[in-house]
Amino acid sequence: MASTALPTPEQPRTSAPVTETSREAAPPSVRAWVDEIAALTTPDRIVWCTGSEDERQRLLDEMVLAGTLIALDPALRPGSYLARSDPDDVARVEDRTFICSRTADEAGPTNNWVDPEQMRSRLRDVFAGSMRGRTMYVVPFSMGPIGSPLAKFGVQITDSPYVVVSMGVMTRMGTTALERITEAAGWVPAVHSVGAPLVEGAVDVPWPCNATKYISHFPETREIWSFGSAYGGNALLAKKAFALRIASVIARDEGWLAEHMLILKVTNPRGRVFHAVAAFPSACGKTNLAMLRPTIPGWTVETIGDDIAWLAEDADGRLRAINPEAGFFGVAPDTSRSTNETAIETLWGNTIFTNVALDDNNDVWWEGMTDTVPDHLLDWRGADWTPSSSTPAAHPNSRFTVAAAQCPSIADDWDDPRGVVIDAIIFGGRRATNVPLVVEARDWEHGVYLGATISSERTAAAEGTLGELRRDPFAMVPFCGYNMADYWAHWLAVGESLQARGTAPRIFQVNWFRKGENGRFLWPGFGENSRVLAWILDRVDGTASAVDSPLGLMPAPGALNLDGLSLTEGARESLFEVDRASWIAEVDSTELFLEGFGSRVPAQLTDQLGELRSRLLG
Ligand SMILES: Nc1nc2c(ncn2[C@@H]2O[C@H](COP(=O)(O)OP(=O)(O)OP(=O)(O)O)[C@@H](O)[C@H]2O)c(=O)[nH]1
Ligand SMILES: O=C([O-])CC(=O)C(=O)O
Ligand SMILES: [Mn+2]
Repeated sequence: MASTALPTPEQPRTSAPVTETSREAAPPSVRAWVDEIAALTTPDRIVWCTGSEDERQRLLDEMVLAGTLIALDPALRPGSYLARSDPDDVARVEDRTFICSRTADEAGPTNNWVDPEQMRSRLRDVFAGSMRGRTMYVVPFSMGPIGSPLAKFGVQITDSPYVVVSMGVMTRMGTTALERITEAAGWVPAVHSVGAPLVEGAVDVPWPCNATKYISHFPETREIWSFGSAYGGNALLAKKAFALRIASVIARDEGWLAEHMLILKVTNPRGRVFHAVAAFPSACGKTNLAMLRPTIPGWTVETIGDDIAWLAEDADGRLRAINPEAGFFGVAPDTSRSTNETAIETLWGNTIFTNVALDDNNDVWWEGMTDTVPDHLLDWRGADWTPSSSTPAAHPNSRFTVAAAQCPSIADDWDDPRGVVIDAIIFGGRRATNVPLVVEARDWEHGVYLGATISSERTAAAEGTLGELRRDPFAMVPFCGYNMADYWAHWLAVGESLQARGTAPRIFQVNWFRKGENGRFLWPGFGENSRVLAWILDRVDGTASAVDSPLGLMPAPGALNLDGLSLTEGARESLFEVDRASWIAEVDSTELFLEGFGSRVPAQLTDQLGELRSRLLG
């Protein structure tokens, strides 16, 4: 692979030099698009990223010089860095995220819709000259193992080196991807600018961004345009923007599924291997479940993906999943040896941390990382912090970016181009009340109803009021690129095909977050969630018994392994309690929610709602 010489700051800023080696590998449509975006955004230089180690190290070194990154002590955490974002650029901005389909109806009531022509003209205005004084990086990438029938290509243009380096961790990035992009295979164009042009003589800031933000998606032309933010899902466009919002539309058209799901591999004490996917809203436990260390003997859990799954029926009619990503962009706070030892071990080095605290040894710290709190830190803003400070040391949405291959529990088939056969689908959310620890859906339609009616308390992963209950069907509300009711219909259609072949995975709902009267979690969670996984997979295996309830099938007495677990008095009962009055209220509110989608709601879901109501009344 050719390694590209990045222009040094001494090079002339006016001639827009281009690194020809990589450009030559690009198909004409990619070159023409890069030229067009360069003409619009007028960067000083263009760099085609190769994905080489050399290139990565040079970008890291440049960012250290620019103050964007702080190098951590290499003896404590080799190859690792801390980035402090602008204090106003710390999470996904859902109210500035737009789905610009032809009509508002196609985007549906859960998306912000703007007429595509109107958005294009706004974007032309803000992107005009937006890269002045900066380098424009061309970042080709593959989502999914290169060569997998399920993989897709994209090219991101960005003026943020932080984004380039992060994309290098999160995707298969560089020349190897570019060389495989063909006009026939297609590729998704994604334009990103921090929106902070440097006029002559201006001094740059460590984290350039803009108060005005646009995270825009054009589903029909499969385009992404992101302006004003360098943070996570706003800026790493391969992730939520491509692999979920645009991919969900492609998946609808091509008959597969693009989901906000972790993928794990579980081996039971008898040696049978299962694969499961689970959809939980942002900051509700996907990364933790994907890296779970079982507390019950004989069970092994391995990691395949922690955030996104692409699922498609194979030639034998089985549902297979790939993890389209190559890294983890995980929540730091509360990650500790006792909650997620696997993550702690993954983060030994080669990690970029964003918005965590810096300790006096030049290493990172966040709330919940250790039992003892350091006496002194620099908080995520870089200000002195002591245990008596009134604000958290790490931002609640602070994150780590690290290669999946570095995870000690990564499964040997994690990057199998064929994907893995899925045995169980799990839906969950963060619910202090009502939702039991685990229920099994009666059938696929009931499972789709469970997914469609997820509600969850808001977390710090997106701007908004923490703790407020919101509907988040399939954990996809922020990520579905089209009308959510049509998405449900798509899930029903996929299920019909699988059911006809007898290969449909079973569907379950879980809730780790139910609280007792004292306001404490009833369930210890984390590694103990292996007990719930064991029941789920024993159900798939045909060896666990269940009892009927109005909400679905629940573990029969004794079927959920609670050996050696000291739950508080009455917790077992409370975890599975079905309070009929509050459930009837929940059904009423679900009915209103479904009505918001009008006549597009599939009849199967309104039927499910009716059946649930009569079971509750019966
Ligand atoms: N009580 C409890 N908390 C949990 C459990 N699993 C995860 N959490 C906490 O929930 C928060 C988010 O967990 P993650 O696993 O990072 O969530 P995620 O779904 O991967 O989040 P995104 O990466 O934003 O999509 C962390 O603070 C975890 O410590 C659990 O089983 N019980
Ligand atoms: O996209 C992001 O910024 C982080 C993330 O994984 C999520 O919010 O689900
Ligand atoms: Mn995660």
